[in-house]
Amino acid sequence: MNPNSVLSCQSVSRSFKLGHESIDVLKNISFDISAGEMASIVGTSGSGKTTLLNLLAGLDEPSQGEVLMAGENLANLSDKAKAKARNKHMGFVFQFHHLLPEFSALDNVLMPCRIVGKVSAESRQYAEHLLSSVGLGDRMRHRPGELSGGERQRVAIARALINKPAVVLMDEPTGNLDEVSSEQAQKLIESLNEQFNASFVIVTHNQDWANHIPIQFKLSKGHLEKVT
Ligand SMILES: Nc1ncnc2c1ncn2[C@@H]1O[C@H](COP(=O)(O)OP(=O)(O)OP(=O)(O)O)[C@@H](O)[C@H]1O
Repeated sequence: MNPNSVLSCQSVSRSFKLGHESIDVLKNISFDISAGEMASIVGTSGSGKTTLLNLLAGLDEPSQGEVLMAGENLANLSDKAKAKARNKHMGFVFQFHHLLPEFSALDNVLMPCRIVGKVSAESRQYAEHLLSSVGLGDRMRHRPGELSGGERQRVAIARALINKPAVVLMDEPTGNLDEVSSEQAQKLIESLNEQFNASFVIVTHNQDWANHIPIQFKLSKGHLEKVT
């Protein structure tokens, strides 16, 4: 394994049993993501992208092989330890941002801190810094319903970075946005990758964007191919 690896899949397979039948969705997948790297995963609908992200997040377990988060084999951790490791090392952004409607943008960004304990003045300051970095310095007190779709997605991106994760996993982060907001979000994600030195693994249907991302993987027929 690469010593700089923050996220690693080693010979990972995932099958689902349906009655007597077994569906082999992921077959013998291996890759490493190092600190600060940015990777995209493309693949047709049903190729197993979400299944792979769930394994990387420790939300599901491989049928064979290992997933290592910051060098730790997730299979060796209890559910509680896994949740703790996830909160410490990972951030998540989904197509539908899952912001809490009754809380301000600032409080939504602070939610991962609140889950593990008290919110310090330092965390609050960092959340304000993140919101400014995503261009929402003047929208911190707005609730999700008072923000545009693109702005809500930027709050979700700031929230994913609050615990200074080693890796941010994104599932179709721009899938729900119009072309202009989508391009803005892509540029923003690329600049945050440089600014915060977090690694990003991005599942996207947007081939043009995937072509811009330094590492590109393609999932097809259960296999992961490194395109660039
Ligand atoms: N819990 C499960 N039980 C049985 N089959 C499953 C399960 N989860 C996923 N699958 C199957 O695995 C395949 C891959 O699903 P997955 O959601 O990972 O695809 P995807 O590439 O994310 O698709 P999309 O782009 O449409 O979201 C599908 O054929 C799906 O039916």
